[in-house]
Amino acid sequence: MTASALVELRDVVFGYDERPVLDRVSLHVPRGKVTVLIGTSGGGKTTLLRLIGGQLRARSGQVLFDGEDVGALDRDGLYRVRRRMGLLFQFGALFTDLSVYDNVAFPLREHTRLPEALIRDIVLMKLHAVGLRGARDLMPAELSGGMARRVALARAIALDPELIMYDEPFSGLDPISLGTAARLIRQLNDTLGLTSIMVSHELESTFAVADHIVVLANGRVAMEGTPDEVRHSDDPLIRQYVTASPDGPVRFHYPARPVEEDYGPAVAVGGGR
Ligand SMILES: Nc1ncnc2c1ncn2[C@@H]1O[C@H](COP(=O)(O)OP(=O)(O)OP(=O)(O)O)[C@@H](O)[C@H]1O
Repeated sequence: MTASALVELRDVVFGYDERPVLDRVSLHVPRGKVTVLIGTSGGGKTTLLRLIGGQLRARSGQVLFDGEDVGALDRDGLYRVRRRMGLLFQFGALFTDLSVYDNVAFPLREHTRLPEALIRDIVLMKLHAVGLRGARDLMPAELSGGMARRVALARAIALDPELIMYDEPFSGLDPISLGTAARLIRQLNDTLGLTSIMVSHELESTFAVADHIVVLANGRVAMEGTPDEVRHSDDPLIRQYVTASPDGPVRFHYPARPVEEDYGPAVAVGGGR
């Protein structure tokens, strides 16, 4: 294990069925840094986060979190490791019937036996970190999309995780909120001493705040490097992705049976409807 890596994948193979989604994937997530995972849609980025979180287990290979093989842990071990991770899947997902305050307090009440006075201090501190201390009494329905994401973020950091994983934190945000959210992720990473992994299609905003980029394509790691290295790569596959070109080595089609098998031979010769 690289000393500076908090998470490391070694030759990980995973598929939901016989079709492999990840095919001998090896990568590392440097401690204290912001790592961005990019790649084609359906390329296995969310799957990879779920493997790190221990919700899925690799068919072969290892997923190491701080040196421990997540896939080999029993229930107690997994619980212990998960306590050290914050997961933010597609942001949002607040409890709609709880106030902002109670949403952030929820994991503290659920997982700790801290007295309410201390919970209050922690909740206000986390809300302050995302700029929403003043919004504590609002209900989720009263928040803008960007605010709701920040509350979800405050909730994700309530238990002081070491690793925080974001799955497409920017989807649906306007460009200004998007820039703010990206900077907030960076700022929290640095001020709270976190390690962050973010899956995103927003190359521009994420490249601006990332230290480390992993490009996933066709089930493999196509490249790991700094934003500059990825941006200036000569590799046709990386170039295709970075310039968002539809033609190149990245497959557009989800694997399918031949066209004529689905529509009959008429289509194959161009005569079908
Ligand atoms: N629960 C599941 N059961 C079966 N197949 C799944 C399941 N979840 C995902 N897949 C398939 O696994 C592949 C990888 O999905 P995943 O969500 O990890 O990709 P992704 O890179 O996060 O995609 P996107 O960028 O579009 O969100 C896809 O082909 C998807 O259809």
